[in-house]
Amino acid sequence: MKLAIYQMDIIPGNPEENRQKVAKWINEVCETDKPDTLVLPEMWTTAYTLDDLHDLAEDESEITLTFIKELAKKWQVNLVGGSFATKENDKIFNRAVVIDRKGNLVYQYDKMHLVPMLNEHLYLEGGQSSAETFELDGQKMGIVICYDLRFPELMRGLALEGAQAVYIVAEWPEARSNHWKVLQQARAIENQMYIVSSNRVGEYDGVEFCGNSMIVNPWGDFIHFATQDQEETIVASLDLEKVKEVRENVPVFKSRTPDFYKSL
Ligand SMILES: NC(=O)CCC(=O)C(=O)O
Repeated sequence: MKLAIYQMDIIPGNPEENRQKVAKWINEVCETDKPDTLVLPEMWTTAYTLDDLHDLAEDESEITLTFIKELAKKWQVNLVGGSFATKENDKIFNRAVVIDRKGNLVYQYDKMHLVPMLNEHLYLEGGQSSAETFELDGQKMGIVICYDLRFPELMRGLALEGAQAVYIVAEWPEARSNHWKVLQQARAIENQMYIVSSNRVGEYDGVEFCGNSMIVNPWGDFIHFATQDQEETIVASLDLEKVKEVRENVPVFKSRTPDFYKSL
């Protein structure tokens, strides 16, 4: 599976301009690199303009979802469509979406863990159901959003359901960039799967974001690692056979003793 990851700088509070940026990127990358799957970052239509989300968040089937579905259909490409603020029954969710090559929504996920350091909980509603796996081109995968990376239980659940790769869409600040790197490597090693992330660059409201979008393989090697401060595209292929190989070499899943673990 050939991926293209967009490490994007997001224009605060301007969904229309961000959509145009994303359309330009998708058109260019699909024309030159012909990827199977595209990956966008967290909250890419608005950035963390939390005070304005009541006006900027979209109803469920509104412009952005329709827009990216059309682009996926046009280029016959899968789209791990990052996340954007979505309104449902007057509540706002940080919602990630996954679209297939035909433009169908195959999966959506509302961020479960809201970030106290960014006051997300004052503006957003946390998702009420765990992340599940989905299939793209017949391969099982998962997606989580930014702060979710800190919760190993969530990703272990995806691995146990058969995910071979998990996407992380993010706006991760520079102040904690070492956690961003080490936690992704840990999640890849402990679950013996690919971790693929798209983080934003740039700054908003005094917060600098750390880029470093990456692909970590199931052995924990950083096979792609983007810059910290530049918009960038990572184009790379995942060798999913590697998941099987690593799980055979170090059979962690066979050695588990879940009957003795505390369920917290
Ligand atoms: N957007 C986020 O979820 C940021 C998470 C973060 O800052 C952290 O976990 O640290």
